[in-house]
Amino acid sequence: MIGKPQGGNAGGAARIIPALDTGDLARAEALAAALAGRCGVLKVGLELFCAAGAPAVAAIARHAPVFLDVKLHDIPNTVAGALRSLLPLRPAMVTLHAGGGPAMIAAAREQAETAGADRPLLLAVTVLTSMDAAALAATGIADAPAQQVLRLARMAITAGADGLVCSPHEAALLRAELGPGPALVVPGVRPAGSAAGDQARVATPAEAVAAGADWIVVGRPITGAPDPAAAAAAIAAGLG
Ligand SMILES: O=c1ccn([C@@H]2O[C@H](COP(=O)(O)O)[C@@H](O)[C@H]2O)c(=O)[nH]1
Repeated sequence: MIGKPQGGNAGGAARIIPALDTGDLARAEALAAALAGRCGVLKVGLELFCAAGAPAVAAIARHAPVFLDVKLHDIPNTVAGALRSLLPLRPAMVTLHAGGGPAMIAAAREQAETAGADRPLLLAVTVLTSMDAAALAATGIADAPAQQVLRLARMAITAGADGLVCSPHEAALLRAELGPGPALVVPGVRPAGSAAGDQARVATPAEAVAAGADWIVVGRPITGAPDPAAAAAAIAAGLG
């Protein structure tokens, strides 16, 4: 399993996970080549995976370990089967929605264990970082996002998840409540001056790491920059 980045100057780049959100595999490969060495992990998300599938994971893995952010969410048997299909791609991390419940997460963990010591980290997505309190209320959850994140996080870790995807706003709470063990992977990260876009619960890279993030996920502020490698390097320098 991939280990958490350690502190110190080398820790800055290792904590960064650029999101290669494009449906164009050639563009994703060019970004991966430019960003390898300036990040710890590269994220293949739904846009790239739906467009290019397994070959995209293999191509990006030539540059850095892959975070396969497919957010699995189905009945336990189906999620276990999906994971069985994904394990030969040897992703370093795979996401599943905590809202799928404990039986789904336990089935995923059991399947992941079949890959042995090289298995991926299973990360449970709590409340999407694009959702504010009003969006959460529209799904029937009247609690504040932080309360719902904590509720889902406790359940997911107990059921077998290795870590959590949360916003920077909940990272400190999760660290305080769950301790240093669970991996915290944090999107909704915006360098000062960057547009939030559709993200609702955001903070800067340094704020996210200070709050307890092990890794930060940064997409458009890097991939939309005139020089993505320089943008990633600037974020890393701010974490050093
Ligand atoms: O709650 C979540 C879970 C996953 N994501 C993913 O992270 C990146 C963020 O991209 P930006 O361009 O930096 O907004 C994207 O791939 C999402 O699918 C998330 O944002 N929030």
